[in-house]
Amino acid sequence: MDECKIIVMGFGSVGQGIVKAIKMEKDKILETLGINLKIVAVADSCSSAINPDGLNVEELLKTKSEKGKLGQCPNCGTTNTDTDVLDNVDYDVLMECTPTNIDDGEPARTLTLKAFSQGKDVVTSNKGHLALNYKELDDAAKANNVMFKFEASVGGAMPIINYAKDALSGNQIISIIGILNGTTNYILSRMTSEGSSYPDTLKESQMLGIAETNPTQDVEGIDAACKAVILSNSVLGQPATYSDVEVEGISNITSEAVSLAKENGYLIKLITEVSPKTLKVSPRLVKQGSSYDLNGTLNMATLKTDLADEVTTVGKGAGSLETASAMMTDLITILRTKN
Ligand SMILES: NC(=O)c1ccc[n+]([C@@H]2O[C@H](COP(=O)([O-])OP(=O)(O)OC[C@H]3O[C@@H](n4cnc5c(N)ncnc54)[C@H](O)[C@@H]3O)[C@@H](O)[C@H]2O)c1
Ligand SMILES: N[C@@H](CCO)C(=O)O
Repeated sequence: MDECKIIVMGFGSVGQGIVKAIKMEKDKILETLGINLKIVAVADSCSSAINPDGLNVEELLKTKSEKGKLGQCPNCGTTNTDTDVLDNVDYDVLMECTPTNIDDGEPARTLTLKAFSQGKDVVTSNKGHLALNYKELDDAAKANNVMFKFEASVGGAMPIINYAKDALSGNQIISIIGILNGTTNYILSRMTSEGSSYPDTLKESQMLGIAETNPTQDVEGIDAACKAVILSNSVLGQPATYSDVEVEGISNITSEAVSLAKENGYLIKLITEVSPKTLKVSPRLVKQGSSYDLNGTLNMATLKTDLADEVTTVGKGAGSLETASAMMTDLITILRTKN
């Protein structure tokens, strides 16, 4: 393989981070793996930019910011979107970052299954299709002999899925507990440190590109519940689906409750617990100064193992380039495997 042709599906916070990251890391990948990364198509919800010779990243970002639609890109804009792009463009890897949909997993489910049926590898940051259809997707990837990588779907830049499966592969992972939503951690830590109001901090997290397309998914614990399902299936090897998770979010947490906890040496955090017996997301009191005492978009997870005892991982759980970091790692794993 001397070239890898990439389609980016979804051009919001994460999709824009991906094209920037590819531009930033392209030379290093060419130098170390001898593979030239080429973005041949990028699609948003209503249009796309396509060029088999490779798209210009600056032009994509400028057009999206000034005109709102990739279809307005001079010379390469098209009205093709979604599966039409997959049918009409020659590519090797789909990088899928459309909005998480917890009702039916679409459009990610259809896009992913289509890419598999075309014999293509897929990297995703999406959680909806994984939380609803994990087995179907895993089986389809195996049946088509393609790679399906989703490190970015849990914890953004924080290594967790690959970490558990590679760095801790000599261990059995027994349970995982931690903070797995950056938006709620950002909101709760700003409420604690600055007394900011809940609605103001939620608006800020949307501006920062860390909240979900529908931020209810963050504050009601839905996003963290999807992550619990993904970890249960992929790391614990315990089949689970979204309806198995007990979920409570932070929308009822008042500034008064946050202040009272603080006065008594505690913090309120949205905690996710994953074990063969428990799949649970809920706000809990944690001690100030403990490993849960992390601010901003930071996520953390403690993995309980049979040999290594407890191992804790920490990192930025959300953000445009931060999430792209995890997707780039998955892309490089695919390139190394196929090379
Ligand atoms: N923002 C983060 O920090 C972050 C981190 C990890 C994972 N994620 C996940 O990554 C995905 C993208 O998140 P985001 O923050 O970029 O969302 P976003 O709302 O900023 O962007 C989503 C993009 O997808 C486009 N889209 C919608 N339907 C489409 C379709 N059928 N075909 C092509 N494009 C379509 C939208 O137009 C938009 O450009 C979500 O699934 C989210 O859960 C986000
Ligand atoms: N909205 C998610 C993005 C990362 O999955 C969060 O805040 O954690």
